[in-house]
Amino acid sequence: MSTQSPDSNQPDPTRVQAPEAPRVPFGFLAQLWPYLRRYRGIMTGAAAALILTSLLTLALGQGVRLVIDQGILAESIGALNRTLGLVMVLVVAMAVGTFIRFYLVTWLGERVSNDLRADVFSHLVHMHPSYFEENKSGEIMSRLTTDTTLLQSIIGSSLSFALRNLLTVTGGLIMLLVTNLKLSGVVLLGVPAILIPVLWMGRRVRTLSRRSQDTVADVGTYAGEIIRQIKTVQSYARESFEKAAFQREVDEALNVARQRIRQRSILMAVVILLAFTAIAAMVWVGGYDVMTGQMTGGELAAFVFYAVMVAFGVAGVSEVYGEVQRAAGATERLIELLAEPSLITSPAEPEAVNADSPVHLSLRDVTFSYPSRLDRPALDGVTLDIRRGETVALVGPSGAGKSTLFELLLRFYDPQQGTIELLGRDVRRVTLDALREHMALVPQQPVLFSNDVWHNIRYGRPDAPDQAVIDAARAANAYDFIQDLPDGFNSDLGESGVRLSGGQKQRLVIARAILKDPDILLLDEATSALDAESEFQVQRALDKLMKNRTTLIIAHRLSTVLGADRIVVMDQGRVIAEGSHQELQRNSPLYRRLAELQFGERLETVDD
Ligand SMILES: Nc1ncnc2c1ncn2[C@@H]1O[C@H](COP(=O)(O)OP(=O)(O)OP(=O)(O)O)[C@@H](O)[C@H]1O
Repeated sequence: MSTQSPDSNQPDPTRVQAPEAPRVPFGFLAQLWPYLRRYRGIMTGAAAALILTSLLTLALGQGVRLVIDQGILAESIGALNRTLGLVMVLVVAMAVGTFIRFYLVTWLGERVSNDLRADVFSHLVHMHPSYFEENKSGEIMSRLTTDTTLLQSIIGSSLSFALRNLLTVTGGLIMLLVTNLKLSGVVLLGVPAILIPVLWMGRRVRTLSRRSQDTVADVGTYAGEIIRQIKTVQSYARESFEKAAFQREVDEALNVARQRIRQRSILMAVVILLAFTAIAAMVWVGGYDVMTGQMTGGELAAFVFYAVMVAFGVAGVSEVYGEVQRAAGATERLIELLAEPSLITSPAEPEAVNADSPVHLSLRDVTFSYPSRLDRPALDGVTLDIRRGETVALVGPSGAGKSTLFELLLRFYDPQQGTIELLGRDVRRVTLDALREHMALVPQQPVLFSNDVWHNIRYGRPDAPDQAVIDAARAANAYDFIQDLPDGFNSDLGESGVRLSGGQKQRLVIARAILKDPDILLLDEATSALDAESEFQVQRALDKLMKNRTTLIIAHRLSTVLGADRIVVMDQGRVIAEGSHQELQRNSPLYRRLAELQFGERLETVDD
């Protein structure tokens, strides 16, 4: 057996993610203190009930002594009634105390974990989007659900269980010393013999617990992705492959879990073995003393009562010790996540935009690389002015940086160099809400939430009256198909709008933008093949949406570039040409090639 103390300062290689890990088992409570502090009243009540019930448990030992010495051994029925009556009073008081303690502590656990969950979520919704590229969503979800649930169970039960046991162990030890000094020696030899291996093994359980939680999160991430992409999996007939791959993930999780369970089982067996061996030794010494008249039967009974209490108390602490360690891990991870700052925030002293500025949007020498690909700029020295009311079409080969431009205008990322201005003001100097208030993005892939039509159209303007939503739906040519849905505007669209066709989804998203009524429209034209009728409907909806707005449109159709005031040609993150269709046809070889490839034969018929 190693004698290494669990509190030693040796580095633990499994804890690289949490450099400031608490070294004491209950240290995580300090990190949780801001959350616990709010419920000081409840904690005081719970602590009072906890102390009361522990004291009553200790008093029960004296009750047992009286019942045996004054009642049973004295063969007095009257004394037996009296002493047992006293024991019953103690038991009733204990029941009441237990009710109060359990109620308050469980409620505290629920409140604290809910507060944490809400805080983590509010922190996450403000995080810069690249945070979610660097961190797997399954892992983040696991923090939000598994870790907070773990804390709920720890604060709501295990912690109070551990505290109660610590109190009864301490009180029990004092009572042992008071009752019989010599016998206490036997017990005091036993306690460290139990504690040292328990603490040592608890440390190994903790390490395995952390790994176990990580592997479970991996399993969740894997399953989540496959379920989201189920149609692709099935269309390529990859079910068997995915099943086997998932099985490997599950096996790995199981393997780590098995090691953890084995360690914990050994831990519990060792505790029981050591504890009862110590009790047997004590009963032997005590029995000898009773026989030789050095102590009464009642004293021995009380002594055994306290010793068993101490033994079970120690066992109880060891049982939840691993769990408390897991809670420490969960707390670290949550606190870590909450401490992660968002890289995109509103300025402390925001400035107002210049509403009269003729230039609506302007990019000055903007260079930007995605955090995961710093070596290769997605935008490279882009300078572009977009005047109020202008429609600008962006064209360029795939990967040219067109969508990236949109992401920067919406300030999902900040450029490494150069500035982006909205109405003459650097976007970093206006609040995020004010900036995004001006814009609506209609992405190539329409995004819908699993809720009803009302909710989805209202998303950009939650306070819009019903009539405004209906008008927006009409303007987006969506009204008729919405009316045909089973519950009209109240119809639930299913997750991500699975119950709608591509063209229908697009028109709902256009209705959302119409209702928001932004002065700048960022439009990523759909390339997905819509049938002629759908395309016509979507196009008509878009025409209405673009009217009287500044529009930046990633163009995939000839009609769009022809209808634009200006066409901007991009390639490899640079703006390489600007002008009208005719000018670019003459001056830009890339545009000519793109026009031929992308817009096909239709070009010749329309061009002349
Ligand atoms: N989240 C991301 N992380 C890292 N690199 C990215 C990310 N998004 C895009 N890129 C890279 O940035 C470059 C520009 O991509 P972008 O999506 O802006 O091109 P695009 O012109 O919109 O292309 P497409 O017409 O195919 O949508 C590409 O090389 C792409 O691989």
